[in-house]
Amino acid sequence: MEDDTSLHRLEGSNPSTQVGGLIVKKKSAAVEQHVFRAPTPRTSLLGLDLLAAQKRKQREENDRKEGVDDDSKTKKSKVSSYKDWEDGKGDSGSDEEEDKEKSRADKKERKYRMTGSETPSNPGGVSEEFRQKHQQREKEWREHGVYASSKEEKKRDRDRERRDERDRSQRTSSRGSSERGERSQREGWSERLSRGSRREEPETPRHRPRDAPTPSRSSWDEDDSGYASSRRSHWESPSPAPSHRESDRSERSHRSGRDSERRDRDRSVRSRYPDDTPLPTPSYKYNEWANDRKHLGSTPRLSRGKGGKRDEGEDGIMFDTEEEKQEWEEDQRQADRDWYMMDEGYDEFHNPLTSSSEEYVKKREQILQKQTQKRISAQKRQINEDNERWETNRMLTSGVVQRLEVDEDFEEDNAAKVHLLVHNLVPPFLDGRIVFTKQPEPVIPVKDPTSDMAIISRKGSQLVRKHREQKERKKAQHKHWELAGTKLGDIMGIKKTEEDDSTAGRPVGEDGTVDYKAEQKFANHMKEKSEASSEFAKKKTLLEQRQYLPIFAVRQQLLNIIRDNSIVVVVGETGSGKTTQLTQYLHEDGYTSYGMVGCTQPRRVAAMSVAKRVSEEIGSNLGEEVGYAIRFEDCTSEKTMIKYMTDGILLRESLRESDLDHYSAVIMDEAHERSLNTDVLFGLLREVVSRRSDLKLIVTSATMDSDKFAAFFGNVPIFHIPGRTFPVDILFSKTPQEDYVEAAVKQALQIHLSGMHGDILIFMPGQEDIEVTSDQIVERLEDLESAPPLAVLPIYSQLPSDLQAKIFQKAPDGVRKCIVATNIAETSLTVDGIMFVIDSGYCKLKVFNPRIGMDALQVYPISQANANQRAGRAGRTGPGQCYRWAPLPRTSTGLYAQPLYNPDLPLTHL
Ligand SMILES: Nc1ncnc2c1ncn2[C@@H]1O[C@H](COP(=O)(O)OP(=O)(O)OP(=O)(O)O)[C@@H](O)[C@H]1O
Repeated sequence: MEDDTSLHRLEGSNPSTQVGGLIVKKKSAAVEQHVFRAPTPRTSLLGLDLLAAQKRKQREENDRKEGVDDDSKTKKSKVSSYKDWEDGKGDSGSDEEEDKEKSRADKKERKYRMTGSETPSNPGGVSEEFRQKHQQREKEWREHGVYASSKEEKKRDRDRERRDERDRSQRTSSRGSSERGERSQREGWSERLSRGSRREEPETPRHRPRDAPTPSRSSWDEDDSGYASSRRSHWESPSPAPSHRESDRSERSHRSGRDSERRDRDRSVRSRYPDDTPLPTPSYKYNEWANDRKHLGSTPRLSRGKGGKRDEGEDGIMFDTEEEKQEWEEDQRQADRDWYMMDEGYDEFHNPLTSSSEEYVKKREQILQKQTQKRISAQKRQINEDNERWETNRMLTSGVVQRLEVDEDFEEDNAAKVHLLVHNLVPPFLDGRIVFTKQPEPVIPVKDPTSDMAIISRKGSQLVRKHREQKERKKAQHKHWELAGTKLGDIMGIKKTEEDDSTAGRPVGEDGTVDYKAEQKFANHMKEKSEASSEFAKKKTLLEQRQYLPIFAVRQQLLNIIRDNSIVVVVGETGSGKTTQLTQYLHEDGYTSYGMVGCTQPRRVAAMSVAKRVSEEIGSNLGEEVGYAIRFEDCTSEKTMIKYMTDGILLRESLRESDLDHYSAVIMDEAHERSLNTDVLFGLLREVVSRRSDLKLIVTSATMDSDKFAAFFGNVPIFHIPGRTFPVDILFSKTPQEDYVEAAVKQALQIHLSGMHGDILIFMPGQEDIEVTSDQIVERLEDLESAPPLAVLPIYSQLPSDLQAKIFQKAPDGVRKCIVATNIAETSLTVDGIMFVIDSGYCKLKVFNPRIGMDALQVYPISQANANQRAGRAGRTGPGQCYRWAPLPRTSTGLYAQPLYNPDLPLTHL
């Protein structure tokens, strides 16, 4: 601590007496002025510094001497270079005197590049002295007939040079170092090796029998000896290393400064590295022994040999014969081709790996495989397998792939698999859906639903309701008091009476079952000839009756217009003879000679009755020339020329015969009723007429509806039948009747009791109304004393045919017929003797009710057309009267709100 001068001690602190205390450092060295000091010289462990100092001293002395000798010599650069260092190092060798002389020569004739030096661009050459000697020797050989190639000569020269060098090295006393001895030994050893290998080599294809070495042989030797080294130099030597041969050769060539430098450098390097293996450069190989230039990286070109040969040959190469020259040129071309093809890739001739044996290749591959396998550890391999398994599981689970294993048995799978494509088509009514119409409310076929008649039609008849209640009460009382079958009846011994057999009296078929169709047949009940009841029918013959009709006056005109047109609309008043006379006119005009004349009727009763009437007029039996076809009954034969039928029957026949080939003319009677079948037939027949020009279509309609039909069929002509047979007086009540049944009963009794001649026809909406009306008329007549007899005849569609046929039978004398009918007797029906028509003004229409999803019959007010048709049932065989419960037509109040018939099409659920 005391010696430390950098510490500043506080005053009063004595280090000898005190231990510790505050210590203040003096000012740092950075604050003080810095003084540069010369670095202490480091001594070399190997004593190189001493050697360098000695060298430096020597050089200075030499410079001093040279400076004295030659002042004009340029001063050497103070900056020491690598060359200087080399020179210095070279000077430090044992042959100082020789180096001095060489360096002096360098100074005198300094050349950086000699023309004869070998570089990649310059093949180099030999000295001028050697070349002269060589030329002289070759000249002598040629004169003595001895051949030697330039290459062989070169080789000899080289061998000679080597021997000379060995001798020289042996002679040189200053060079007695062990390094030189080793080097000479190595050279000799390599030479012996070279000679030995030459002796053991097989002969090349170009080997010649004579002992003289051939160029090919020499080149073989050179090439073989330098092949491996060339490959090594290619891949391992980044820069061409100098070879000792070159240095040796350059030693014999002109002693330039550069060669001396190179030689010194080589010598020093060789002294360090005992390996004396020649390291060829590309240029060296190329110039000296490179026949196989494809292994070289040097630029290929024709060797022009040494400089001395350039004078003798064009290319500097001497050839014995022309064949050799060509062979040599071919080799050169092949070498050039190989060189240029070098970048094209390897083939079987230019593959460097072809020389390697298969065993070596396999071993090498095994080693590489082991190396690659070793890189993946067992843990890593297991992780890879787990990942692959997880990916497979994910792919299978997600459905991206179905399976990973490929089944190779494709043919068996294809044979066993059958693909079935099934269309699961379920109709709407089977798949649970309920499809209703888009119209929630039923169609009301009334123009004004708030009219009086519309309201009354909804209320119904009070008399009918009362009658119904009484009837049910009586039936219940009868059942209540019926003791048969009860315990009390059994005690009292009352036996149950046998119920009337409903099938009793009904026809039984061949199989023992009841033939219900027999009830519906009119033929048996209409066989009897109708008796005339009216004065018109009694006094006139049938022919006169026909001629009395209004249609008879326009007969020829009608036939003409029918002949000229395929479709004709005929309009006429009721009773004018359209239904009964048109068919006969067509028959008489010859239309029935190539087909039947058909006539459709909206009702079965009308078809049957009209057919019977026409058959009587023609004078034949029903079902022969004139027949009819209705549901459950076909009263036609092969002779039938005039056929009456319902529209449903014709529609059915049109399905069987689309062109209606059996018909020559078709009359659609009462087309204005617009039943469902009639509307469908309109479309069908229009198509049939367009296909058949010989078919005549006649449509009869009410007056007000004719224009629509004519337009529908294409503006066909409308033929009007003027006049009517007998007048009909239409009588209206002053006030609307609340109960149309009660009013009809009263009116019928009034007519009957008034004593006027003629039968009565009452139109009621339905069966119940008809029954109540009939019952009320009978009851009330029974209550009256000495009342004239009255035959009440109901008729409706469900009534048996025999009962229906009774309306056409003549009532006994003095008995008035009172027919109570629905609208089935509204059209085309002629009951002889009907003079009074009582129209209730209501009818039942079948209207689709979407609430219940089906059709239902409801009471509605009739239209004007219905009323006209009903009124037309009177006045056929004499003047008539029609009673209506409403005053004059008041469309505003709803009476006869519908000008025409209500078409069934919009009211029906199709
Ligand atoms: N069964 C019959 N008994 C007596 N005369 C009849 C009979 N059938 C028809 N007639 C007479 O033939 C005439 C024509 O009747 P038809 O049925 O052809 O007339 P229509 O023009 O068809 O009337 P609608 O349009 O009402 O059917 C009747 O007016 C009547 O005089």
